[in-house]
Amino acid sequence: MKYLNSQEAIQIDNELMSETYKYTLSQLMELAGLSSSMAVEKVFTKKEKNVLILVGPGNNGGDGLVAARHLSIFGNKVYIHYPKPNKNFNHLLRQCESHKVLILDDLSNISVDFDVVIDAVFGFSFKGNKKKSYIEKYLTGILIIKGDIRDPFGKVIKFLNFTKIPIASIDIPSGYDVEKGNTDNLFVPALLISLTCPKLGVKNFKGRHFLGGRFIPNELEVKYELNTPSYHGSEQIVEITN
Ligand SMILES: NC(=O)C1=CN([C@@H]2O[C@H](COP(=O)(O)OP(=O)(O)OC[C@H]3O[C@@H](n4cnc5c(N)ncnc54)[C@H](OP(=O)(O)O)[C@@H]3O)[C@@H](O)[C@H]2O)[C@H](O)CC1
Ligand SMILES: [K+]
Repeated sequence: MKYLNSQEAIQIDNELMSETYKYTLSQLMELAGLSSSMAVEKVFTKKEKNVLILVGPGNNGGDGLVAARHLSIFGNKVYIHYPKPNKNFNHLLRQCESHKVLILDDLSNISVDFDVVIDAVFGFSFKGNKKKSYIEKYLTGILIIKGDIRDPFGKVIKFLNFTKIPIASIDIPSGYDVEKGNTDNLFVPALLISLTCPKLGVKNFKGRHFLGGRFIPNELEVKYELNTPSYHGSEQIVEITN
């Protein structure tokens, strides 16, 4: 199976939404979010889980809002922490609200006993500023969260780093270098849902790893030599066991 570099991930995304394949972003996001919610259900089998979803500012966040709706429909108690709402996803937020998803404004005093935290903060467009964090780390000697993570997400990534709650990351653990991986010794999720095809940054990932986003036309699979595992029957996810 191929592991994509960030350029390939962006290119495939663009081709899927081009005149050739004519997908809309909403369709891709819906299938990405559904796959993520199904993988969470498969791995965290407790009924009526308390689920916290950390939602970022881009399409990875959009996946998280879609997953929030599905997980709530599946019977879980779902909360989202959404510190920088994206106006393009107002419809997704409205759907969350109409499906009883609750908003958690502040991560610092959580009174709910969460069974899983879903990391939908950053995906393949994360850009860390390695130099800055290296210098800060050298001068202060304390762990500086990877890269120059612009607020309000610094404390969100810090929460992920220090929480004891099992984490499920959508597409790439947030804060990881998309190609070089966990260069700053960040959290390791219990579950990763790679969309379309895994990224180079998760080549050595050791937790439960599922592939989702069952929307790649065979031509594209051949063109990029993805060589992904086959989905079974009507399944929307397939476990990656390397
Ligand atoms: N075909 C597919 O696989 C699909 C994947 N999807 C999901 O889309 C994401 C990629 O989404 P994108 O919107 O390109 O970007 P991200 O969600 O990864 O990043 C969002 C924004 O985060 C900001 N950012 C980047 N680096 C930093 C940083 N160091 N500190 C703070 N913020 C940062 C940046 O926004 P700015 O406006 O601040 O520049 C990014 O735009 C992919 O991973 C999948 O999850 C789709 O669902 C569809 C199909
Ligand atoms: K993520």
